[in-house]
Amino acid sequence: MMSQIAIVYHSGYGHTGRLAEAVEAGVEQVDCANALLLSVDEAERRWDDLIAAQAIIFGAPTYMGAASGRFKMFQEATSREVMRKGYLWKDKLAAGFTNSGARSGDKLSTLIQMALFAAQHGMHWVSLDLPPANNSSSGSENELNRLGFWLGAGAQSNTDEGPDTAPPESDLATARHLGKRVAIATLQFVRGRVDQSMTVLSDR
Ligand SMILES: Cc1cc2nc3c(=O)[nH]c(=O)nc-3n(C[C@H](O)[C@H](O)[C@H](O)COP(=O)(O)O)c2cc1C
Repeated sequence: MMSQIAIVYHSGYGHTGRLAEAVEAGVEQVDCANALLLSVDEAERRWDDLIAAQAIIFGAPTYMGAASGRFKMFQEATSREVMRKGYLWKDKLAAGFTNSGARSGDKLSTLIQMALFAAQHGMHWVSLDLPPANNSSSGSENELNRLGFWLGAGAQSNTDEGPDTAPPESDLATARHLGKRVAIATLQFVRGRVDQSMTVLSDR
């Protein structure tokens, strides 16, 4: 049984796009998982493909302490295209990643915004299961989850570097890890749903 995992992202200058490709590569590491990588422009022309996917991973740069305006436009379009048409993303899995110029850069705000968005759609949010790294005297910038996020994958791109060299490999590896984790969790959900014998015995 195959599962389809969409990755919907915005990237103004290409840095978050590198992360989106890394998430895609992580998904593709898992047998029976297909990745569908869509910029927000493409995603807004492919609502049916998003409705058919079992999971959607959201990605946006942090601009002014929140998801970029273009990504927010995509989020708002889902009110008309997904919610009002019948809560069509309910029970899909969801996760998120973001990237900014500063090491903090108020990225948590963007991940919280994405998790709330997923909750509004009745989706199941998948966290990042990596311990926070780079937080001891023996730590380094080369470690997975070097920026210490739990809610999703956070990356940092030096503002004087192009997407060919930023974000660094540790952040790309963290993004690959997230993609792989979501793919595994999605397969567990999809296969679990095959067993329809679960019965709610009581509402109390
Ligand atoms: C309008 C604007 C607002 C930004 N706001 C923030 C911010 O709040 N925090 C931060 O750390 N970096 C901020 N940055 C830097 C970007 O997050 C950073 O350059 C990022 O790598 C851009 O990703 P992209 O190439 O995918 O667009 C901002 C950049 C722009 C253009």
